[in-house]
Amino acid sequence: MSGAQPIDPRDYNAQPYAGGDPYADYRDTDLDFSAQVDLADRRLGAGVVAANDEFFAHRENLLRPEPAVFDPHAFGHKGKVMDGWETRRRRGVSADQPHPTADDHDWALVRLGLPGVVRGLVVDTAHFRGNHPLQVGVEATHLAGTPTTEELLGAEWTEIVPRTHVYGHAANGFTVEAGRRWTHLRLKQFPDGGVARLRVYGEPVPDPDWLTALGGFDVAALVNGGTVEDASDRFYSSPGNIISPGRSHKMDDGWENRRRRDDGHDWVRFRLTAQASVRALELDTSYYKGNAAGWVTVLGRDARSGAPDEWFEIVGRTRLEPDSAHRFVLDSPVTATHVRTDVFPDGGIARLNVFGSLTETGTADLRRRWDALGG
Ligand SMILES: NC(=O)NC(NC(N)=O)C(=O)[O-]
Repeated sequence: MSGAQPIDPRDYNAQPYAGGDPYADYRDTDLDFSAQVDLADRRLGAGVVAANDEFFAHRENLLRPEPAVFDPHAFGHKGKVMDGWETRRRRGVSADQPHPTADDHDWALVRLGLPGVVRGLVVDTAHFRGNHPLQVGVEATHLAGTPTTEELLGAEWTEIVPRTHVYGHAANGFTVEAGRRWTHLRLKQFPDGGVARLRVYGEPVPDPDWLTALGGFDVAALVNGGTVEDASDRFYSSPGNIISPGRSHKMDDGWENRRRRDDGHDWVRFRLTAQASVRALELDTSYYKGNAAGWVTVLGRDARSGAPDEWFEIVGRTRLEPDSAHRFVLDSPVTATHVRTDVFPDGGIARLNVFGSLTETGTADLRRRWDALGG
């Protein structure tokens, strides 16, 4: 015999729930996407636009930020209450053909919060045991503006995850090779079933036309293509929160590091949208009261200059107040592609905004990237 071994779908089954912690037998993924942004984060504006069926459980659950929950006693008028997107059981066309065909499937259309390059996906079937899909596949498209469901259904779709068997009650992780920018995904489940959560990891690619029209904006913001390149600590919460939309509403909405027990200091390094002329910054310690950063220094670097590795001071070491916003108007604009916040000795930062406008070089770089990643 040659070729691949035939796949036995029973290998992908999860055992029935046996009581106790429902996550005790959950199968996690080995793939690590923690350095990437979830482009399907509802807080960035993502949404599940439509689905062909959601009989047992609503499509919107797919993008809930928290892990899916399971209450073995919760039943509603339609059946078991499930925290995910769950369709009804598919049937064949007649008594002679009671089974669905090989290509029968259900679908959900997902709008990404930002256009971006997708590097990986997690199709999480948490708590779907015996009613998870046999296989899933994912397609992507790029459409300008705000397309209707009909326009999406008529769009040209590119397969980014080929049809693959998935485990029940598991985080099914996939790496994605297609290095293009997308605005929408189509999640397909064959032939039917339930998916608890969909996470879409990648890099935002902001629209240069929009940012050029805005002129001045927050050049560190995630929604404008700012990124966290690295951080000294990710113990309590993600440094990516610092450049997330809106104000922080609780401690874990910001970046909190652990208590430092040496002579060093904590830091976060950001890449701006592109080279920018920076005029003002706001640094907010909201919800950090007994654990706000003590002092901060803000540094800049211009990777497009003759001294691409040289860090220079934008804001000298400044005492920070707990639970407060701090504004810094620069004496004269500085040109930077990167910003670093050094906090002494440790402590939380809720948000950083870096206000400025793209330079000519920055605008050209951004447009080149947009064009290179196709549409
Ligand atoms: N026990 C179930 O979950 N059954 C059914 N699903 C729901 N949600 O009731 C099914 O057919 O998959």
